[in-house]
Amino acid sequence: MANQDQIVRNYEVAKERYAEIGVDTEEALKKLQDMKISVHCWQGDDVKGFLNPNGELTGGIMATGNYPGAAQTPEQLRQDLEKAYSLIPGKHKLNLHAIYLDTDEKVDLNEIEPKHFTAWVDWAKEQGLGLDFNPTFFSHPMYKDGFTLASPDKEVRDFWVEHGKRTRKIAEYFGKEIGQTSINNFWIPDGFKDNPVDTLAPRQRLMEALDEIFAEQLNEDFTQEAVESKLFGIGAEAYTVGSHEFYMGYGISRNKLVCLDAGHFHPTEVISNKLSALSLFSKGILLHVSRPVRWDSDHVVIMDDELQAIAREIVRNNLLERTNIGLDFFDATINRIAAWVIGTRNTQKALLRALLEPTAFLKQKELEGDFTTRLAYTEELKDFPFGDVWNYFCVKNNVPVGFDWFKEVQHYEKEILLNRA
Ligand SMILES: C[C@H](O)[C@H](O)[C@@H](O)C(=O)CO
Ligand SMILES: [Mn+2]
Repeated sequence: MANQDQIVRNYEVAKERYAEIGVDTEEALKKLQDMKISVHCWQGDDVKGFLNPNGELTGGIMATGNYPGAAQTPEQLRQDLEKAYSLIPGKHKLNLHAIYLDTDEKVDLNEIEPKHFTAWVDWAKEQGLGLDFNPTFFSHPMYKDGFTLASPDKEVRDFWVEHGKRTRKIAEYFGKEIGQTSINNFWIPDGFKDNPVDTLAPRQRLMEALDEIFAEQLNEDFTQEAVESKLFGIGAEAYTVGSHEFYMGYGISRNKLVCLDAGHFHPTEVISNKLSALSLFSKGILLHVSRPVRWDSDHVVIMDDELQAIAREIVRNNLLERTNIGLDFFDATINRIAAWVIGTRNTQKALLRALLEPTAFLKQKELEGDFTTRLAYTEELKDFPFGDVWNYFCVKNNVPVGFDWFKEVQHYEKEILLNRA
């Protein structure tokens, strides 16, 4: 068990060290406290959901592994999420997919209503969480030949248009009830395995279907939509209708948030490098913080270069107000609660590291052409005691420090997860 007095003493030393280079650690911690991370529900059950949990996961995404204890009911998922949130400092959001409805009624995706999500809202209120949402354009028989909203078949398109419209009403209901804007993120998997001849018509159909879904103006205090691009999926290797260029154009011209998923680009292409440019033109950004390993593999987020670069871009360019930070990974080979905790805490840690830079000073030196100072500072900063500031943040938020969170997960696994049928 970490020694709290020692943590406070270490923090005081770290605070002085940062003050010497003009960084106010208290100010950084205040900012970090207000940063909400949208934790994705689908890590808890390998993207199965409760509409048709025994059906196939389609849409070109894949969860591999068979770690015991996956949540099988909404109650179990909430129980697991509560455990995870209790190990993560601060108050955050939960990101729900439409297939995670909680109802005894037999309803399809084109029939869902706010009433099918009241249990989530009641629980979120009780836990002090915000709620984000996503239509589910996959794992359903109307995902036909790899197509939904861009399908040449009008019946297929109509089904999904209705689904999209209904999710907007549900997100609006979340926003009204909870008092925080609910981000409703549209990711559409449609694409071709092999080279298409007509690359334009599917995009035209997708554009028109989205316009139909978004035709009704909703109060943006309650809900805002985001659109998520992708380079390719399994079975859609040659062509994805909703490419990056498609959604850059769509999002900016339709006043929607543009969602950047870290795994949705060419293997050496990074989203950190896109944020400042996009911020000049888009109304706002949604991030899907993920970790692609050779493909869009959705590994748990670790403290790697790209995670730190994303955090630095947000902080240095003052994009916090206009950036919504969501997570998107699903690893079924490890304890799922540990996955949430590791990914979320790492994202927060990366943000803290970025907040502990003397940004104004560094920008000034750069402007003066003093690149030597810039390099010396950014390199020396790597050895500054940010871990002591992080540990103090955990203590202040009453969550375990260091390995202590992991002991709790191990205990929970033994007592709860391994006893699930
Ligand atoms: C389950 C999510 O909607 C999904 O991961 C999506 O956001 C995505 O990134 C698909 O590759
Ligand atoms: Mn994503």
